[in-house]
Amino acid sequence: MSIPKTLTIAGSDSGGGAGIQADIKTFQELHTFGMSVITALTAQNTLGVHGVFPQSLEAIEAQLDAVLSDIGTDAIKTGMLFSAEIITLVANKLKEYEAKNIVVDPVMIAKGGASLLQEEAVRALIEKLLPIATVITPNLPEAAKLLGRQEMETIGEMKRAAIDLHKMGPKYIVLKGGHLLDGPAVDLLYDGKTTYELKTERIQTKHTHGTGCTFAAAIAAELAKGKTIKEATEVAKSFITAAISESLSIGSGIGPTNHAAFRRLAR
Ligand SMILES: Nc1ncnc2c1ncn2[C@@H]1O[C@H](COP(=O)(O)OP(=O)(O)O)[C@@H](O)[C@H]1O
Ligand SMILES: Cc1ncc(COP(=O)(O)O)c(N)n1
Repeated sequence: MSIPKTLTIAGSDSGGGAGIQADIKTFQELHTFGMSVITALTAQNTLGVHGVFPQSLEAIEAQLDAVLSDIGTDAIKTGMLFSAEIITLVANKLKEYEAKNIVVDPVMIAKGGASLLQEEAVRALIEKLLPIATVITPNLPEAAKLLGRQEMETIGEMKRAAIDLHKMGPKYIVLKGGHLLDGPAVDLLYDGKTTYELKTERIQTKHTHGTGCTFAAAIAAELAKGKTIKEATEVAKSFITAAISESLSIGSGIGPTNHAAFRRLAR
């Protein structure tokens, strides 16, 4: 039996809510075969990031070669990449193996405030990874950082930002509006011509650990199945909305979302 293959290149979250763990759970729920390349270990729980341990370039390269030379992928999601050296290595390998359907979640700062990307690595992200990305999925602070401007606060500002991000090379932009102060949870999809709004009610919960990771992994899973970017982002939005609406009160801080919630909707 053949199955769409998905790969996450990201950091491990020992607490299970974000990073590699969120991605693999999402890949599985969306009926794809999930694989991983771990760029860094984090000692993390719902209270925050207690340690970051980047893996050696040798270890990351060996994982990439092992997966890509034998199994291959139908879609790739990148998350926490931590340093300019890791970004350069990943970008070079994706080019070498002619990887398709590359979803870049430009992870920079964890919800608790810890840095998951070194300041000087932003340039490498812009120069090496954005030009080969099929789609990037920044949140509002990440989009502001990539554009070198102040954080956007309105849908109009988000639309202008999506157009400017598109000029930096990705084929599609999905700009996430989870950080807007109030109103519905609106994300924008921009394909270079048209802007589409993905809109749901804002769910009142503090348990949103890993929402960005889960959303991007869901887009990758749907692209792996051959869905269009519009179809993929619509499924991803339903998936993350279900996961947040049944979010889990696990630990004493910001809890994770429920990756199994979408399964009941899809029945
Ligand atoms: N309280 C919420 N209610 C409904 N959807 C939300 C909520 N918070 C975030 N989302 C959605 O979750 C996804 C991740 O968004 P966001 O929080 O902006 O990303 P990140 O986790 O990268 O900071 C987006 O689709 C966003 O609209
Ligand atoms: C290893 C790792 N990767 C990414 C995030 C971002 O999480 P979020 O999706 O909540 O912004 C995280 N907290 N840890």
